[in-house]
Amino acid sequence: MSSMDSTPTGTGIRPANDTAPPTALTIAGSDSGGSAGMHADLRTFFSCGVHGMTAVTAVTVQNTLGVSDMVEIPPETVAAQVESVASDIGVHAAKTGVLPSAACIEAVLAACDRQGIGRDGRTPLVLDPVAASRNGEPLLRADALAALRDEAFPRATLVTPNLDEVRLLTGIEVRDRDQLWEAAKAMHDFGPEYVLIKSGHLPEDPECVDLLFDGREAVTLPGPRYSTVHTHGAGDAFASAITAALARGAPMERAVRLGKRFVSRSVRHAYPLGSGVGPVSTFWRISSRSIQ
Ligand SMILES: Nc1ncnc2c1ncn2[C@@H]1O[C@H](COP(=O)(O)OP(=O)(O)O)[C@@H](O)[C@H]1O
Ligand SMILES: Cc1ncc(COP(=O)(O)OP(=O)(O)O)c(N)n1
Repeated sequence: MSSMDSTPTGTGIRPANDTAPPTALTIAGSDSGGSAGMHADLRTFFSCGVHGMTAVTAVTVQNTLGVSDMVEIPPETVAAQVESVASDIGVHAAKTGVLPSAACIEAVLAACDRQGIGRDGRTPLVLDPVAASRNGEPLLRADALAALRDEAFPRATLVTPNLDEVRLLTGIEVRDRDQLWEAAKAMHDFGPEYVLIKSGHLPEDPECVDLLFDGREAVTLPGPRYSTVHTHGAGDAFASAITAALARGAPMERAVRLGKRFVSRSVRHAYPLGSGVGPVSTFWRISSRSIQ
């Protein structure tokens, strides 16, 4: 798929010296339980050798049983975080997680535009359209979904919906692998450069085969399906591993393949925590090594 090699590499401001790693920014919510959101993103960036930075959008009260409350950060503070790190440190690739309101989305997009992050800038923007927790607790206001679709999607280099988000945004109910293509085409019509449809929510399928689509060609991303309930943070780990690979200069197809390998291993090494759903292990690369 030659057209998939056209992904811009983020430039931002170059690191101050040759020893500085590439940088990646997550614009996302916090998870007090440490499994999902910006916590998963930062661990993934670290595991992938990238300096991680944050623009916090919301604070969730969350544990392995679910989300019981959420406080939104004022949109202007979210935008100020983006501008602060981008103008000083530089961003080689960025990703979004929870963007709780239309006002937040508008402020983030304006800040990204000013900093050259997103579709027409040179820095790739990965948009994970997080709409709800796994238990269905909403992570955005009613007005945010339309703003995501109409304003944010056209500015994204890549969008990474799961099948619940596909249904919310397109009305398409994906029941098996053969329908991923139809979903990808419908999502691509909203304007992003690339679409990645995640297939974790097809429990009857013996494999987890995701689909990358650039508007013309599709690439399937095969992977094993592990028998575990502990998949909290899988979507965040996948999107942030892709973002880290983009920050390191990988073209899109390669970045998504690296991300898929990373998330598959993370699910394989997932661990139980609390009395609910445990996290995927975003630090599987280092967890077997001694710190002594
Ligand atoms: N049980 C599993 N075994 C292996 N990979 C999985 C499993 N569940 C999800 N994945 C993978 O994790 C990534 C996130 O998928 P998904 O669960 O659909 O998204 P989200 O976490 O956003 O709901 C995808 O690459 C998916 O294929
Ligand atoms: C703060 C915060 N951000 C994102 C999520 C959703 O996590 P994700 O990995 O996309 O999906 P699930 O693990 O919830 O299926 C969250 N819960 N909290």
